[in-house]
Amino acid sequence: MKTEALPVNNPVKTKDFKGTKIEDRFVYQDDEIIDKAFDWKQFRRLFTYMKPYAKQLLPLVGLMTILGTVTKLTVPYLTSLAIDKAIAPADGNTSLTLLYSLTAAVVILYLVQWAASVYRIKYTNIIGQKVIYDLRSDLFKHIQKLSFNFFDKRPAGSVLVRVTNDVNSLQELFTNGVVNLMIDCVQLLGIVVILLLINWKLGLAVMVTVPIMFIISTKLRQRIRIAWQDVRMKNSRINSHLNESIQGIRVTQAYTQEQQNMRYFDSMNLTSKKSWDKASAMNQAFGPMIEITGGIGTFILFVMGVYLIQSGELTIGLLVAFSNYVGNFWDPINRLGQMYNQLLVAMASSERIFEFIDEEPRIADKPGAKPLPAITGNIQFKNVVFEYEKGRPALKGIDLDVRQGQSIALVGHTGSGKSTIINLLSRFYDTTGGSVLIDGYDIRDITVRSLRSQIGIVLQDTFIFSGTIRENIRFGRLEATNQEIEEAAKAVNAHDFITKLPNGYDTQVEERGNVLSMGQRQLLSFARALLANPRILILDEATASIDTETELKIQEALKVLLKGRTSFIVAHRLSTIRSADNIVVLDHGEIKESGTHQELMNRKGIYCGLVEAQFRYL
Ligand SMILES: Nc1ncnc2c1ncn2[C@@H]1O[C@H](COP(=O)(O)OP(=O)(O)OP(=O)(O)O)[C@@H](O)[C@H]1O
Repeated sequence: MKTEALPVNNPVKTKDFKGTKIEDRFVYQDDEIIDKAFDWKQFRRLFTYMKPYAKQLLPLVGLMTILGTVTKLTVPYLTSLAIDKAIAPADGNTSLTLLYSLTAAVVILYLVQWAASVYRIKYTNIIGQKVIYDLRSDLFKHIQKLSFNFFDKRPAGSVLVRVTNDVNSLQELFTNGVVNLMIDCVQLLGIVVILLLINWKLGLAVMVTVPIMFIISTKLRQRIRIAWQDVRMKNSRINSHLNESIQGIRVTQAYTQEQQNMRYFDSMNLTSKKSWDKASAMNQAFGPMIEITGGIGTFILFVMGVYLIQSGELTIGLLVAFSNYVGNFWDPINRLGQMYNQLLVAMASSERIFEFIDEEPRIADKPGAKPLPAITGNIQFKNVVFEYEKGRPALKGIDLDVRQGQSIALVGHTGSGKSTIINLLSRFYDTTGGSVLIDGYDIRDITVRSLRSQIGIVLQDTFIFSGTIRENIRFGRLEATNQEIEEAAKAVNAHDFITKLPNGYDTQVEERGNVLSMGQRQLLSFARALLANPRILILDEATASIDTETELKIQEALKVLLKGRTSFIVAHRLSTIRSADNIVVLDHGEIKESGTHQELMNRKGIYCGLVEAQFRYL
């Protein structure tokens, strides 16, 4: 097996006015070029998706295929009969009746062929769609279960491409490819048998060109495919840049980087055009090459055919039939070459899809894991060590004892390990050493679902899904009534701003909630968490500064939200955590100080320094 990966981003030889290369700023990861051998194992696995429908639908498709091929291949034979027996028989007795009957038979055969093809297409589409539906939902279900470490390694774009492009490329294989393959094989076999039966010498002579045709069709198409893939890759790079430019338009304009962006876009556009020109030139060469080879076959056919007629071994009618069959011969060979390439693309897509499906979620229930009973909210971290990457500890032996209802604030410089602690508590990752206990249960021994359903999480980057405000709050507890949703919103001071929106709770918000302000998004996520009513609440506080009025609203909302729950607050604005029961100061993955605000201020250590620094910059 050989995989030829394009270098990451072919360098664009443009320098900006400060001498830095523009491509240093933009690096887009390309997909690999597919140049692999056919993989039977993969192929078989892919076809297990067809199994559930095979019994039901494949016999019908097979029947239609055989019917279509037989009728198609009978027509040239009837034509030869019409010439030899009705139009120009050896004894000179022409027969109009026979000619009419044969014509009628040909018309009927065409009708049967048409009907067979209509039904065949219908059934194959049904199979294809069912298979793709199953594959797509398997993939989506699996991706939902995968752990954070999987997404750490992959950009969202590449995950998206697999669910869309790779599945689509299989769709083509399942809807048309497989059946065309069947038709072509049956047709080829039929023609070979007929040619050899009519006249084996002529048959063999004509077939001399078959390997040449097949090689051209397969190899040249392979190069053409790779060239088109290159075009797609260049285009996808343009798309990535376009996407990034649109998303980052505010920053681009603020830093007046439009010219730079345009120059880079131009150079990418030009590269894409060049690769298109190359692929298109190859494409244009393909047709004539196939025609020339076909022409050689036809030449052999007529030279030898005329000779055989003269020597009495062949009739004119049979030569016409022969030429008809040979005409039908090139198409399937040509298509088989195309199919082979399509299969290679599909294999590469399925390999990428199966790579995802085979990825075991690292965080999964142990065999026999029991659900966590309703908790009170006591939490213990016992000598917890954690490494995202081997050899680079993010936490170096954390010991924490939190009693039910306490609020713990985690503070420290950026990268000190605050988010890592809450990632471990929610079991988004498993500890590298030590353990996390909730009400005495090691969280690795209980089911993930029962654990997370009792923990509410409000993240820094509040995620708003596209839909109404109401549905976004309901995300906290799907069975909540409208009244409960409004009560939650009222409790966290979100009700006022929601009712001022054009459609109140039914206002549609775009994906990621762009129409809402940062503070409003926070309040919505508080309402969502309150609705879920968890015993343990994790709050990764937003870093962005919010106006004083909203800040006050958020403070009040927080009080409501935290009441009676064990809570972990990752605090960036130190003013929000003064009333916390315990403030834990982290530094390079270690707890350096802990205590109440007053205790830590008196100690005049790291925390005191952080508070003073924040006040200095206010
Ligand atoms: N997904 C990840 N993969 C690899 N390393 C990571 C990952 N997430 C965090 N780290 C590393 O782990 C360390 C602790 O990060 P963590 O996110 O816990 O810090 P933090 O205190 O929450 O920082 P911030 O205040 O900036 O959010 C950092 O050195 C960081 O680079």
